[in-house]
Amino acid sequence: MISSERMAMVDRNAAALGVSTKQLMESSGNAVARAVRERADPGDGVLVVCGRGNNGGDAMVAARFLEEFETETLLLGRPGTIRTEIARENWDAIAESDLPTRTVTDSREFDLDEHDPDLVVDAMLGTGVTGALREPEATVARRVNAADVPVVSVDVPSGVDADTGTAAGTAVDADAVVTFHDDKPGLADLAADVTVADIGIPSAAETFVGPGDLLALDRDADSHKGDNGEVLVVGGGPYTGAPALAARAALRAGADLVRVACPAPVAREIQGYGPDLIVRGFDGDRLAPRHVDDLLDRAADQDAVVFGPGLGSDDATLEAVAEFLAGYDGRAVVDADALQVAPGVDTDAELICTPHQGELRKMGGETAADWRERADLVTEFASDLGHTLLVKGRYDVVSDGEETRVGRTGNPGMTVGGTGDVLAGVTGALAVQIDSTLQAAALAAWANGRAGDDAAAEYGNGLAASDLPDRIPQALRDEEV
Ligand SMILES: NC(=O)C1=CN([C@@H]2O[C@H](COP(=O)(O)OP(=O)(O)OC[C@H]3O[C@@H](n4cnc5c(N)ncnc54)[C@H](O)[C@@H]3O)[C@@H](O)[C@H]2O)[C@@H](O)CC1
Ligand SMILES: [K+]
Repeated sequence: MISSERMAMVDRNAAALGVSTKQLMESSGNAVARAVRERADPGDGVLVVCGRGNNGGDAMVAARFLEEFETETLLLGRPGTIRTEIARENWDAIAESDLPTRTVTDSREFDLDEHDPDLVVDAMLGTGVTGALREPEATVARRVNAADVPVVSVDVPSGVDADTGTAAGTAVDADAVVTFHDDKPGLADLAADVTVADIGIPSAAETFVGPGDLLALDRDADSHKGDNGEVLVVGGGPYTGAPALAARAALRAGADLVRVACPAPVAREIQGYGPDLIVRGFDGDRLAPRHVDDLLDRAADQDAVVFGPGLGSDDATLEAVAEFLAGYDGRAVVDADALQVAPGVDTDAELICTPHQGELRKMGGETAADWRERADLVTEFASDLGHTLLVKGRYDVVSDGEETRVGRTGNPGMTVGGTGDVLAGVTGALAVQIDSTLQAAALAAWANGRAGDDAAAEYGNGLAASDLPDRIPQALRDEEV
């Protein structure tokens, strides 16, 4: 089962792997033609009704494979208004090939009796539908539904929301649906015969995080209306660079405000790393249980907390971390020494734990040299924990226990100290902008590695963690870094 948002990400990731959307469209159209052949005899009349998006494009490809039928391809709208380049190229190909085509800009021009087809291919709208079908699509859908003719819908019956199965108005009443790559939640309750066609998307497009995963940020940026949230970094004491790196990285990954809570004696030093940070100290030189109530109050106003950078592993500190997590019910990234207490804590919080392999073992998890085996072990352990795990390595493995993704950006120069603190900060910032903790952690791992690759291009193995934060904005864009 795949949502239309995830499908769009996978499509983009496939293109980045070298399998273009136009190639996928060719496979889709071929699959549609196969479904038609199963339901019609050579010489039968086939009417292919295309919209102006890529759903229509799929059916324009199908038309090329259906020359043994009396196939006529109908475009709803003028060719000049076709919305995507690949759909336009496929329209031009059938028009140039002298295959029968017709354009309909007004529903009054659509007379099904005149065509009298034995089968209709419905490719007016696919996953791009928003709201109720407009004209001429709505009238065409009603006339097709009223006629006694079998309908094969491309991807999803036009007008139906592929994620919910609901229609905001009229929708095509399909006999069969040929959907692509994976089943869609909205097709489950349809009366139609649903076929899932393999269109050659490599599994790597789903497993490996890629530029398509950036679409998770687009959508959420809209839904939160520019409010990209506030992050609290709890860290510092024995170390001061770590919380500063995490905080700066969180800012660069798009958090609106980043606060740092640290022991008072190091507060000035941490503030010295950056004027953009809001640093507030608590008494003493280590985090301890007496600070927990105050921290919980502060954390309640935040969208996410990043716990761990530079805190150290004092017994009192670890006890404080455990008490904090037990009382917290928001989102938290848990890193560094704080990780070892996470498995034992009963918490309502949604945790993203970011261990390297040594820290994973300390948490009670297992690891393996082969990344595929490691992915299985991490998935199982995440499921046991009930939290999201981001296990760092040459291949970063991210799992929420159900879904698992792998990030393969990054380079050996990143074994330098502090890159993990940067990753924790980026993860915190993305965890407030993206609903799914799995998606947030996966994108964070990918972007952090990409920033590292960009830094390595300049500094080679001499890269430093402080080279990374300012490279995060570029790493979060769908362009070469
Ligand atoms: N994502 C993928 O991996 C692939 C997608 N493919 C096809 O691409 C389709 C999605 O293509 P598009 O994103 O171009 O979208 P559609 O072709 O579904 O819709 C295109 C346009 O229709 C218009 N529209 C939206 N709601 C409308 C309404 N209520 N009434 C009238 N017009 C409306 C919009 O302007 C929208 O851009 C999929 O359903 C599938 O058929 C395939 O080509 C293969 C690969
Ligand atoms: K359709």
